[in-house]
Amino acid sequence: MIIPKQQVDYSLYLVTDSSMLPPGKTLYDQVKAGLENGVTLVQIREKDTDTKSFIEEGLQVRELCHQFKVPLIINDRVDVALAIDADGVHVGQDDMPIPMVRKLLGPDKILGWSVGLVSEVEELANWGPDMIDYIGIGTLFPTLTKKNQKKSPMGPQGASDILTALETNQASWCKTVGIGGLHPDCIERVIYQCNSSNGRRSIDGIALVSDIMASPNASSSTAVLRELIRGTNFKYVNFQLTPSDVNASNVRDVISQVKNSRPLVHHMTNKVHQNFGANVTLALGSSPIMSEVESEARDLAQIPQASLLLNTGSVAPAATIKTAIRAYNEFKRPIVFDPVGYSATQTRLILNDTLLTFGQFICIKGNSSEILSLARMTEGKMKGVDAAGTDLITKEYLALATQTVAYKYKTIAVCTGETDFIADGTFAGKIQLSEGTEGVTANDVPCYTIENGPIPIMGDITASGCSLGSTIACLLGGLKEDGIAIEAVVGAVQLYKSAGKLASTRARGNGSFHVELIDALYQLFNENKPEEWTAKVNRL
Ligand SMILES: Nc1ncnc2c1ncn2[C@@H]1O[C@H](COP(=O)(O)OP(=O)(O)OP(=O)(O)O)[C@@H](O)[C@H]1O
Ligand SMILES: Cc1ncsc1CCO
Ligand SMILES: [Mg+2]
Repeated sequence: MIIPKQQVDYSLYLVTDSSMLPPGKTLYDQVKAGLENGVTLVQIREKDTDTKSFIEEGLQVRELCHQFKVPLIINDRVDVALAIDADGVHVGQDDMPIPMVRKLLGPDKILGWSVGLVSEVEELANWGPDMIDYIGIGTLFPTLTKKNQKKSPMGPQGASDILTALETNQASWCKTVGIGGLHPDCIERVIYQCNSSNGRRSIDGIALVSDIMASPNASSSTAVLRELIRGTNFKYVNFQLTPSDVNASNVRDVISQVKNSRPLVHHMTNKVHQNFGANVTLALGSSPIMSEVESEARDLAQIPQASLLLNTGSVAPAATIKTAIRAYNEFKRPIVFDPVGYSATQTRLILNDTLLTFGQFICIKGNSSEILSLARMTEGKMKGVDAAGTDLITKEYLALATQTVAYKYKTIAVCTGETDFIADGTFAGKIQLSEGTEGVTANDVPCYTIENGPIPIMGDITASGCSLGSTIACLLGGLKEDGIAIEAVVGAVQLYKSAGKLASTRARGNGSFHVELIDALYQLFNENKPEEWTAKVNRL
């Protein structure tokens, strides 16, 4: 062992694959460039190499790694690891059984295991601390490196379930790295979103293959990766995620910012909502564009005050939506996600979960049924797109569901109904390996309610929730660099509820309510006197 195994740094774990080397580069070259630029652990994973060459290569790479005091792990081949006195072995679920590997390796070598299921965590916990040293949690995202993928990618939420299982099974000794489809565009989000539900741990490192092995310039590629992992702040929007005690003067300022900047609110939304949402956006001093054209999403995302409302009510092709998510995340513009009818059908569940895995949303808004199912706090699935059967659920329970969604997706979650709930789980964008949220749990996430008494007609017009999404997207889109996200979201929900109350006193039925709601939004927005709004904000 080059260093005692308790001291291993798992933060940047390079796994080799000589089938993807760029022209003129050897496996040795790429590993060397990686080590020189911050790789902390190396695994040789050669599926198609004969034993003799594997051993020759292994000896050379071992020598190289040890110059950098970095341990060398061998994939699968316990015999090769023993023959070259490598520092450890990594095995998958279909390889040699773990107790046998440990017996062959002895107590001091590193033993790693690929894990994708909670039941596998239970198994390793039962073995106790002398068996497994670390697990590779995956597959996180789709990847070309892994052939015959049996399981679908688990995403950050699946990885969080594994981290939670390590805590609940008292296997805290076991280190973790995330693996599968990890690239510079998602590494910060993975570190940000993956943690155990008790807040005590996050992944200890990132394992990857192609960004170093296939890179024509592995030195600079590794340096980029190193910077991302060392980062302390995930800046996915170019305004602030600072916590705030929202008050009327903050909200007035948010609205002034919208008035001054006239944000472009890009709607990818359902057909029922399109015309209504466009008019709500105009009432709020913003410009709507309804577009599901894949090829223009990148252009729109680059407009300075653009925001994206992504509403999955009528289901646009996943590829189109993903292109838009990637662009808005890249250009640090806000995305409001409205997973309409989240679990009503298998199609919606899969699409919404795929998108939640794929991108980082500043706000996730849903009705009570949607939020309860996102939080996995309900039995069964939704009947349609409207909230149903949640009348008997207590406010405490809805608040916790909203906090759970906020915490799980590291977002600002909004749950609508007679009382609206808003929870801020953004943690100011903080990212760090290993430490999780430093013991902060969903329960502790700041939560606000917005109340204005019952306005039954508001829930009985179609797309009223969708247009709250438009309202949130307008206010977020208008924020300047020093603007604060939670103030825009709370302000939007308070404005919308106040306008709903005003409209309900003027409307004669649900037809005129639509019109009155747009007028009331227009009036309250232009007056900009949040201290006089009838909906009240409470911090729980
Ligand atoms: N009983 C109620 N009292 C007060 N406000 C309500 C009531 N029901 C709904 N609302 C308000 O109406 C808006 C829509 O909420 P709802 O929960 O119906 O969303 P939704 O089901 O997503 O709507 P849709 O899918 O039709 O767009 C929210 O702004 C919410 O605050
Ligand atoms: C009625 C309806 N169906 C799909 S989306 C939508 C609008 C309200 O969510
Ligand atoms: Mg509704």
